[in-house]
Amino acid sequence: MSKIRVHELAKELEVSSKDLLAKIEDIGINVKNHMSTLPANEAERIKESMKKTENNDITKSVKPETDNEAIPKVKSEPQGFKENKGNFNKNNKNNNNNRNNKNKFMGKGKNKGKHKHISQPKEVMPEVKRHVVIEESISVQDLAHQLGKKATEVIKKLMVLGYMATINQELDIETVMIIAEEFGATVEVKTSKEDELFAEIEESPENLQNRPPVVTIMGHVDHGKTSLLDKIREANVTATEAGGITQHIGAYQVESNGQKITFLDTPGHEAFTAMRARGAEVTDIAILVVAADDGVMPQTVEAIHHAKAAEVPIIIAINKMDKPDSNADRIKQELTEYNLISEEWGGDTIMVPVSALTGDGIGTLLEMILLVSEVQELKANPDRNARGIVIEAELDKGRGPVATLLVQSGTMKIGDFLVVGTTQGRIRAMLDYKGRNIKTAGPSAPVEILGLSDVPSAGDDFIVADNEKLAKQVAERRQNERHHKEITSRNKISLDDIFARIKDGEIKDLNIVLKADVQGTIEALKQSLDKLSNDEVRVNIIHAGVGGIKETDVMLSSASHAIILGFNVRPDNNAKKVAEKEDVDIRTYRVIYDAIEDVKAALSGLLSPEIKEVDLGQAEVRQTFKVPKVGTVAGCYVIEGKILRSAKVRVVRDGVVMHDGNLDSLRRFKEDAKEVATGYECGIGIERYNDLKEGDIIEAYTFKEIKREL
Ligand SMILES: Nc1nc2c(ncn2[C@@H]2O[C@H](COP(=O)(O)OP(=O)(O)OP(=O)(O)O)[C@@H](O)[C@H]2O)c(=O)[nH]1
Repeated sequence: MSKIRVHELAKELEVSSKDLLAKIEDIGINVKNHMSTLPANEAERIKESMKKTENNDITKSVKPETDNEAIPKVKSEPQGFKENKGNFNKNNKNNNNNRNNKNKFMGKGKNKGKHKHISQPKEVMPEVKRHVVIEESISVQDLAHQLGKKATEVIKKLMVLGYMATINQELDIETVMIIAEEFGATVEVKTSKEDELFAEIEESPENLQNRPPVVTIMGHVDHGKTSLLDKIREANVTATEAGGITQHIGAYQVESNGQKITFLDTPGHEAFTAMRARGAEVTDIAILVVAADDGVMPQTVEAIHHAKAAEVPIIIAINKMDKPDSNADRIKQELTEYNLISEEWGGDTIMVPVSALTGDGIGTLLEMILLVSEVQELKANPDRNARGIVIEAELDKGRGPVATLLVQSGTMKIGDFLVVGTTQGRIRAMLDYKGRNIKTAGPSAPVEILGLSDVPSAGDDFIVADNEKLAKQVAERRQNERHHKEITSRNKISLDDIFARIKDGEIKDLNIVLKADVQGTIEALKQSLDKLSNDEVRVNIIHAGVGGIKETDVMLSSASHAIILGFNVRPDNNAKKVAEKEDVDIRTYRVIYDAIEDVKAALSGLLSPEIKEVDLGQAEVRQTFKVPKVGTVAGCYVIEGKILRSAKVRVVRDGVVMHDGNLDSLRRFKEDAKEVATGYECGIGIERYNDLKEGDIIEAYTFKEIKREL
């Protein structure tokens, strides 16, 4: 037996949900309401316990009808089990037609809800129990029909409960439960069509076929990502197409040895991680381009960490091998530091020397991609409704919403109804990456489609629905859900609530992105943080790098549910904005000890009241002056918020904190000022700091104590 909802179990045991809930509470099992699910073992425990209770006392007592479970004010009589359904049916065998009797007991007028069937003697319960089947909602009319009542009766009942409804109004499950109980009917909640639609189907192996791998190219600036993508595409354009075809959409397919490979055409780990942050896992293999004349650079390292965080296999393309100063061995050597050991050196990372200029090595690279995809056993069932991910989407003036989709399984056809993210539509036209009209698209195929009612977002999932009604229904429900999620999002991790979430068993890893001004700090921190892992939680540093906190760090944290620890570095404005939007916790420190203590305390639930920094404003240094006896004074322009004379200030250069201290002077036109607001110029002097330079950012901040809630 799998999970069961409380109300389903109540039905099975023929007790009211309310009684069952009380019972469950007695037993000490924690459930919220009648819609809560119970694992099989707990359901069994409850059943056992119910049996015992039944034998012990309930059967001895006269069984009064239960009160309505969902209207607390109604009850005053003792509660107990409902009529046994078996007997009940027996009593009613030849008595299918006496609704009137029932009505008598339901009462009329004002007190209708109150004294319903409480004093109803067993022998005269003449009703066939109605059974209402509902998905996620049902209209008043349909409910009345299922209850064998007039819609007006249902509406009246709703009114008594303080709910004004029209005949076509959709009622939710909770309301239906109440009404059904009022009419003495049972309710069965069927899985919604959406749940069915999105349920992961266990594919039996015989339905699965190999599918092309989906590849993303990453690497440091100028190492040749775009050139490589271009060369690969070029090499695969047949003679007849050459010159005549320009690529159409953000992904393309090539063939090598008769097998297809799909390349996503937005290179870089930024796009890759942005997708992941939205929950979309599209890439099967990451190609990491490293220029042989340049070596492993900061973004190479970022790309490695981004790919590893996503658990995507990496193939190294050592590019620019045509250059005279290229040195593949040096690159291999450098990569060992990141645990990427070339196969020739006894490791398991495939490294292919290539030239995006001459095309040398590209054939081998494609072969290696196919090899890795074979090992990964990438398979999908092409014979089912298509599902996949939005790669990109836009509003085209002439054509309306246009979306590039990657089919991940199934086969998509012209005319299919689709749910895409929170929008929907019907495929009017479908184009392949060369802009040719096609009728079907199978697993791993990138396609452009027309016919959606709105523009979805990159990273949204899509699925083909059987009909328009379902597609619309599901899209609408998802819209509501997304809205709700945005309000109550608790997806992301923060040091503040980590303890509670570990205890709840929600998380087992504390993922950390570490940024610092120098490599030495990173090493020291890594070692200390590693030691904080315990049986319940593992401290996992998924990325560490030198430099200010950037948007990519925030996106990686968002995608990997990580927090960011910064040492002597600050988030730039973009990173701050994204962090706020994505709800990523950024903690910055000046002292290693403080950070370790914070993480330690957070993991043990002992984080003390947080002294939270509050940003006040930022000024940019436009000019500096040496003033005799005073020191360096900066002519500044306030770019955000305001600078207060009383504020603490921090001097930030390229994301790195150069100094942290107090203001010495704040002036407007030679006059001392208490504060200077955005858009104004001012002169700033900083206590015991004379190294101000043009372009520095002076951040003004203050402290505020925030009580923690654990
Ligand atoms: N000699 C040589 N030059 C190359 C090769 N691959 C790329 N280049 C050159 O390197 C420069 C950068 O190449 P891109 O393909 O733009 O590099 P990228 O990684 O896409 O750069 P961004 O988009 O800025 O991140 C260009 O001038 C290319 O012509 C190669 O294999 N050999």
